[in-house]
Formats: sequence, C-alpha cells, structure tokens
Amino acid sequence: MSPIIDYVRNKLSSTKLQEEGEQQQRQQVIATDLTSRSGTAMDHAKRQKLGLNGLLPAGVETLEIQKARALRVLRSKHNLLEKYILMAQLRTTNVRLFYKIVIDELEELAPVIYTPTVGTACLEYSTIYPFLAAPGVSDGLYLTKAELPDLCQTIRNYRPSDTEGFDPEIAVISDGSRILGLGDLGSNGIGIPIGKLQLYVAGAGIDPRRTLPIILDLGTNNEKLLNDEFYIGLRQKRPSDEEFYQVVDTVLTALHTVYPKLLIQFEDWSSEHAFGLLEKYQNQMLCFNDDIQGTGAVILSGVINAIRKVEKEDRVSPRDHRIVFYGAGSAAIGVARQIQSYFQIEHNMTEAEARNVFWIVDSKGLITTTRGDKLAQHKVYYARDDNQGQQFKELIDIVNHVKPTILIGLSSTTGAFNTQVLERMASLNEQPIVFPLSNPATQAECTFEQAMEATASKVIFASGTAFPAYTIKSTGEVKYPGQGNNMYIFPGLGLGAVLAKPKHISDRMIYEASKALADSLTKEEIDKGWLYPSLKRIRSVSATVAAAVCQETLNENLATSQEMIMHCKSHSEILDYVTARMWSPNYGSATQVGKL
Ligand SMILES: NC(=O)C1=CN([C@@H]2O[C@H](COP(=O)(O)OP(=O)(O)OC[C@H]3O[C@@H](n4cnc5c(N)ncnc54)[C@H](OP(=O)(O)O)[C@@H]3O)[C@@H](O)[C@H]2O)C=CC1
Ligand SMILES: CC(=O)C(=O)O
Ligand SMILES: [Mg+2]
Repeated sequence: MSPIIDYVRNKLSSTKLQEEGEQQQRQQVIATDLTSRSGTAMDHAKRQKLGLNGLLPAGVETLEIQKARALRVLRSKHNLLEKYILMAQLRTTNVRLFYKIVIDELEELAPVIYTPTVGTACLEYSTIYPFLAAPGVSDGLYLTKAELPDLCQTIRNYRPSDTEGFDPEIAVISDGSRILGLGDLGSNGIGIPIGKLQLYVAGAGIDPRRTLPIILDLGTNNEKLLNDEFYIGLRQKRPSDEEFYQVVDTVLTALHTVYPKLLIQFEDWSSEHAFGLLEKYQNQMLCFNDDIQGTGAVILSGVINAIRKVEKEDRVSPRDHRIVFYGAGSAAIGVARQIQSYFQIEHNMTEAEARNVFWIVDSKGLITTTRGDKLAQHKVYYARDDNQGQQFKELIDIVNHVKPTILIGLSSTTGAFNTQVLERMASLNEQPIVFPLSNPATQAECTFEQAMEATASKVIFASGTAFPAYTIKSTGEVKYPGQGNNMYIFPGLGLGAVLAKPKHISDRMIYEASKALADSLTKEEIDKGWLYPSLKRIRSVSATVAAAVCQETLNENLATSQEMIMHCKSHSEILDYVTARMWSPNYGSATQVGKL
C-alpha cells in the first residue's frame, strides 16, 4: 500500500478517533449537566457554551419553580411506593432538586425515602429495580464473591450519576441479612444503605458525592426470594461464619485501599454478625454499627428526656427506674449498654447497680442464668440471677414481676404491647414510658393510638417509625408521638467523624453524641412534652451532634484533622467549623469539593 494512502487512512482514523472522543466528551457533558445538574435552570449562555441548544425547552427556571412543579406531581400520587420510585428517578435526573425537596419538606419526605416506605421498597426492590437504576446511574455498589479477585477495580467502577468529583467519605454497608424488622432480604436490602445516605445528605449536609451505598451480596436464606423469578440477587444460601468473616475482611481492606479515609457504617446485619464485626473492627478502623451504637445513642437521648420529665412532674428518682426490653438483638443490647453508661456516668451508680436496672426478654422469655438454654454471647451480661427459680415467658407476667417504669420494644413483633400490657404499665406509673421501636410501622409493638387509649393518654411515647398525631377525645388536644430513630444520630455522628478524622470512633464519642441530642431540645419542645427535637431542625441538631463528636475527638486526642485542630479552639468555633462545611443543594452554592 502506498505511503500516501497509509497517511490518509491514519489521518482519517485519527480524525475519527478525535471526533469520537469529542462526541464522547460532549455526551458526558450533556449527561452530567442535563441529568445531574440544573436541567431547565441552566441559563442560555451556559447552554450555548456547552453546545446544548435545542436539547432543553426554552424556559429558564429557578430551583424554587422546579421544586414546586415536582412537589405537585409527587403530591398527586397517593401510594407511598409510587412516591418512592418518583423520588428515586428525580435523584438520577437532578440531584440538587431531589435534596432541595427532601430538606425543605423533610417531615413529608422522610416517610417516603426512609421508614416506613423504604421497608416496602426493599421488599419489592427486585420488581421496582428497572425504574430505579441502570449502568451509569447506579443506585449503589453491588459486591459478591465473584468480585473478590478484582475488588479494588470493582469498587472504583461505582460512580453515581453525579460523576464529577466523586470521592466518597462515608459508606453504609449491609449484607441484607436483617433489613429493619423484615428479616433476610438479601440483595434487596440495598434500599437501606441508599436511604441512610440520603439522610446523611439531607440531615447533616454531607456532599452527595461523598456517599457510597454498598450491598455485600453473599446470598440469602430467604426461600421466598430464592424462588422468586424476579429476584435480582445471588441465588444461593449464605456462607459459613468462617467464610463470612474472611470475605468481609477482604471487602473492608479493599474499600480502605481505594478510599483510605472512608468511614464505614455497618447497617442491618444479623445480630450475631453485627456484634462480631463491631468487636473486631471498632478500634481498628473508622467505623461504627448504627443498629447497636446509633440506636443506643438515639434511644438514650429519648430516655434521658423521659426520665427528666417524670422526675420533674412525678418525682420519680432517676435511680428508681426499672427497664424491660422486649427483644434482645443488636438494637436492644446496644440501647441497654448506652443507658447503663448514662446511669453510671450521670447518676453515680456502680456497674452492678446500673446493670440491675435491666430485664431483657427474647423469644423464649425473660433471660435468666437458670433458663436452661445456651445464651448467645451478647445476652449473657444481662441475664438475671434474681428470679428465684421462676421462669417468665409472657410479657404480662414479666411486667407484673418487674413493675417496670420503662418498656422498650425492639423485637419486630407486631402488637406485642397489647392492651393488657399497656393498661398494666399505666396502673404502675403516673406516666409510663413506652417505646415500641421496631421498624417499619407494621412491625411496631404497638401504635401511638393504642398506647394513648390504653393509658388514658398518660403514656410518654416514642416509636421507630413516625405514627400519626392523636387527638384526645375529651379535650380535643392534639398530641404528637416521638420518633426514636437513629436518623437523629448517625448523620451528625458521621459528619463529626469525617471532619475530625479520628482513627476510630470511641464509646465516649457515641455517648457525647447522645447527650448533645438530648440537650438540643428548645424550651418550647420541652414544654410540649417532646423527647426529640422537631425534624424541621434536623440540620442544626446534626451540627450540634457533630460538634459534640468533634469536641470529644479533641478531648481524647484522637482528632487527626490538622485543619480542624487549628481552627477550633472553643466549642462555638467547632460549631461554626462544622456548619460552614455542610453541603446545601442550592445551585451555585459552594460545596466541600467544588461545584455540582
Ligand atoms: N428505632 C430505631 O432506630 C431502630 C429500630 N430497630 C428495630 O429493632 C428491631 C430489632 O432489631 P435487631 O435487634 O437488630 O434484630 P434481631 O432480629 O437481632 O432481634 C430481635 C429480637 O427480638 C426477639 N424476639 C423475637 N420474637 C420475640 C417474641 N415473640 N417475644 C420476645 N422477643 C422476641 C428475638 O429473640 P431471639 O434472640 O430469641 O431470637 C431477638 O432477640 C427491628 O425491627 C429493627 O427495625 C433497629 C435499629 C434501630
Ligand atoms: C432504623 C434502623 O436502623 C433499623 O430499623 O434497623
Ligand atoms: Mg438499621
């Protein structure tokens, strides 16, 4: 072939390559600008510059108009799952608009993107999946054993639709083995890491490009899923414990190889593994378990405010409380541990005295040292030895035996706090403290309405999923239930941790987060009898929680962020430092890593 023809061919193919490259670049610009950015809010000059003329309608809109339109469509839907899907789609087309709506209307949207609807979404995830994600607009990182040989590359492959500047600092990881109170949902559990991270962004101003939702799909023992033709996960049973811990270790190591400063939040792992993983990693890397520690912290806050209320109004001494836990899994034991620290730290109880405050119940009844079965490791510490040979199975018998001031449900057993139990709590206490905390609402031990009716409206109440307000028939007074959900803690805890960069998260940091939340109520909220602050204030509450965490990292000499250490000499400086670093969805506003 002649050199001239060779030259022309090469020239043509290099021009073609160049054109293809330009085309690709242009497509990428279009993809990021049209789908991830401002959409119709982009002005004409920018459209011109990016070669987007003709690809958008003529109107140029504000974020407020975009929000009003999207809300109108959203509110026209009457099915929560439909709203969930609509919001998920909006997130892939306009991230800022999605978060603008979630933040401004959090009381309305939390039940859509989080509990209870996220529970339904996880149950249905395989069916609704085609409407939520596609390569290029991934909803999360799906890891299986098949990825192990090239794990770091697989981790790098994950880019949400808002690709530019993706640099995750917080990962929420689940293996789908205990999704809310709904059991083993395998790969369908991905909805939980996604929902939790959305609350990080909305509640604590974490930049969305700094979040990484992960499902570690090791199979499922859920026969219904294994036989479901639409199931999107791995169709095999879960591995042995030995293999499980090996795989998790490999995954955590790879995550830290790719993203060395990543904070890892363990979420919704079956209790046996939840404790094992926390024990193994909590002092080794930046991580925490939300179900054990986050729940422990958030429920301690509500309990502190309930204890303060009955001390003030009914003269119940904090040292006189007796607490029955219905449920003895990761959440219950995590909460008991946290409340125990409170009695020891704030009320000078000895460890033995503080431990004696708790009676823990599992599916076999009251946990005692003499029950005759082999107790799981996490139950042993709280097993009672003062039951004088008696064994108690039914909750009402346990309530009669203990005469508790506080009853906490973390058992995923719908209706376990029946009328008889609630009436007995009311006869034992001026104001019984009853927290049915299981999620979603379908799994709660009782509803707010049931608790109010059975206790002549005397109950001090918090549930894991928000229940509707209740109107007292005789007076017309409207009462609002508390929502004891770890969403008040993990966003602020995570924000504090990524800003201060301690090597690990200490127990005292969790404790200080809890105290900060308890103390964050306004006088108006306390006067209304609330246990938790209004969700409307969640960003300022999360900033307060984050500041308490940062402060504690400094107290313990564990902070490694030189920038924070340099800027933060007082608590108010810490709060300013935290607040200034919270991401906001408004177009053109500064973010931690640039512009979205
Ligand atoms: N509000 C919040 O923020 C949070 C709420 N949760 C909720 O807490 C619940 C429990 O979570 P987790 O602890 O991880 O789950 P687990 O499944 O590990 O624990 C459930 C516990 O309930 C016990 N249980 C089951 N049935 C009964 C029964 N009939 N009577 C008495 N006890 C019973 C189980 O007993 P056994 O040990 O014998 O099997 C087990 O100890 C879930 O619904 C979850 O959604 C969790 C985290 C945060
Ligand atoms: C709220 C939460 O983390 C749970 O129910 O598991
Ligand atoms: Mg959870």
